[in-house]
Amino acid sequence: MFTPIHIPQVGITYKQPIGLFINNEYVKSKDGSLIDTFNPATGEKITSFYAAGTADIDEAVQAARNAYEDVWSKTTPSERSELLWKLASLVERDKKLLAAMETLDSGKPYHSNALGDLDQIISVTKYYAGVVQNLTQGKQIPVSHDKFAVTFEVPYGVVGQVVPWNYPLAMASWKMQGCLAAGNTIVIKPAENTSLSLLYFAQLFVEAGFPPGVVNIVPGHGAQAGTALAAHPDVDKVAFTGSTKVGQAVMEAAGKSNLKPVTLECGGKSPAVVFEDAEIEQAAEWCALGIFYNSGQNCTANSRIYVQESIYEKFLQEFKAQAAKAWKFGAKRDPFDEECTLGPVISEVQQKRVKSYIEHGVKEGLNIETLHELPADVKGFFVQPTFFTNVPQSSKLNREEIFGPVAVISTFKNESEALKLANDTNYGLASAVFTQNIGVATRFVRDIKAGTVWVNSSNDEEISVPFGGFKMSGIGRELGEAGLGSYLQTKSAHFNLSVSAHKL
Ligand SMILES: NC(=O)C1=CN([C@@H]2O[C@H](COP(=O)(O)OP(=O)(O)OC[C@H]3O[C@@H](n4cnc5c(N)ncnc54)[C@H](O)[C@@H]3O)[C@@H](O)[C@H]2O)C=CC1
Ligand code: BAL
Repeated sequence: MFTPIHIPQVGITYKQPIGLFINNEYVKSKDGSLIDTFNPATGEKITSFYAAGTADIDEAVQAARNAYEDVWSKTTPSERSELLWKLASLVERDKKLLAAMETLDSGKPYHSNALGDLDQIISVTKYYAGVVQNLTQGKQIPVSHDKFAVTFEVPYGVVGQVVPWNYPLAMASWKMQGCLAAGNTIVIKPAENTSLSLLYFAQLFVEAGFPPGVVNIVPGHGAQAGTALAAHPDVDKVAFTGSTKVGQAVMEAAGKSNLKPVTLECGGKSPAVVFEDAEIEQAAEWCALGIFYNSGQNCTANSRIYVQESIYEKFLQEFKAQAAKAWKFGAKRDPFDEECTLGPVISEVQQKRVKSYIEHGVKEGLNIETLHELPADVKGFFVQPTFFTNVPQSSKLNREEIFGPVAVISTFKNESEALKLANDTNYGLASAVFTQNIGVATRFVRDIKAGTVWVNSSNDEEISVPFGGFKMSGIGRELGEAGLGSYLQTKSAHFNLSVSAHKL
C-alpha cells in the first residue's frame, strides 16, 4: 500500500500511500484498477494509485455513516477543536514534505506557490479549530406566554466532497476543516491527476487522533467515483470545486438521488478594471499576479483586464515589464528551483486546451504578445505567458474560462462602460478595481455582480473572508464563518409550557 518516492531537489525520500483511505486504513480498490500520475514539469510517470469504483464509494460512505452515528455526532465542539489544533501542528511539522509532493504532482513552483499553499492550510486548520470553539449558533424565540422555540445548528451527517487539481491540498482543506469542525464525517475524492498529497495527509488525521471513518479519501475518476458520490442516497450533502459543466452534473445527480444540498465552487472569467487615476505600477503588478500566479489555473484569475483609454499604452508597458520580471520559468524550468515562479500547467490535456485558445486568437488575427520563449523540444506541459489586445467582447477568449496563463486586455471609455463590460459574463466569481477615487471604487463594489471584489489588489483571498460565486460560478460559500455554516443546517424545536388542553 506504500511506494518509496525520492524528490532529489529537496533531498526527501518518503513512503507514498497508494491505497484508498477508508476507516483509517489504506486498502486496494475492489476491482484493482489503478491511475497513473505524472510530473507535469517533465511528463514522466511518478507512480500509480488505486482508483475507487462505485462499490468502493459505497464502502467509504458506510464507514462515514457508522463513524457519524456512533462517534462523531456525539463529540463536542471543543473535542473537535482539539483534534484540529493537533492536525495543524502536524501539518506544520510536515510542511516541506507536503509542499514538495504538491510541486512534484501538480507542477506548482515550490518556493513561490506550494509553501504558500501549506501556510494557508495551516491557517485554515487553526481558524476552524478556533471558530468551532465559539460555536454558539441557534436562537431562543419567544412565541407566546405558553410557548417558546429553540433553533439548533446541526451537522448534515455524511458529506461528499470532490476537489480539483489546481490547489490539491488547499481546496481539500477549505472544504474538510470547516466540515469536520461542524461535526460531519467526510468522503472526499481528490482529482485524478493530483491525489498523492491528500493520500499522505490522511496519515496526519490518524496521528492527530481522528476516529476511523471520520475522514475517508477515495481517489478515482470523476465519471465513476465522483458521480457515485454525488448520486449516493446515503450522502447528506455534497460540496464540489471544479468546472461549471461538472458542477451542473453534480447538482443534477444530487437532485435526482436524494435532494442533497450542494455547495459549488465553479469557473470564472473575472474582470480587473483599471481607471486612469489608479497607481499604474501597483495595478499592473496585481493584474499580472492575478493572471499568471499558478500558471493562470485559478478560478478567480483576472483573465479579462479592462483599462481606461487614456492610460492604456502606459499600462500595457508596465504590465509587460512587471509580468516579465515576476513570472518566470527559470533557466532549468524546474518548479523546485527558486527562480521558477511559473510552472507547467497540470497535464497534456490542459496544455492542449489552453493552446487551442491561443491558436484561436492567432487564427482570428488578434494582437498577441508572449513572454519568455520556450524551446521547441521542451519537456513538460509549459505554456508561455500570453496576452491578447484587440479582442471583440463576443470572442470566446473573452467569454470562456481558459484556465491558463492567458489574458485579454481591452479598453473602456468611462465608468458606465467599464461596469457594463465587467458584468458582461455568465460567471460571477471575483473582480478587481483599481482607482484612487472612493466614489468610483464604492460604486463598482456595489454594482459588480461577483462574490468577491478586490479594491486595489487582486486574488489575495483571506481564509477568514467568505469565498464563492454569483451566477454560474457557484452556490454557497467557503472560508470564514460562512464556511462552517455551509456544513450546518437549522433544526427548530417548539416547547409548549401550557398544562391545559389545546384550544382551537
Ligand atoms: N473552479 C476551479 O477551481 C476549477 C475549474 N476547472 C475548470 O475545468 C476545466 C476542465 O478541468 P477538469 O479537470 O476537466 O475539471 P473537472 O471539473 O472535470 O474536475 C474537477 C473535479 O471533478 C471531478 N469530476 C469530473 N467529472 C465528474 C462528475 N461527473 N461527477 C463528479 N465529479 C466529477 C474530477 O475528477 C475532479 O476531481 C478547466 O480548464 C477549468 O476551466 C478545473 C479545475 C478547478
Ligand atoms: N485561489 C484558490 C481558489 C481557486 O482558484 O481555485
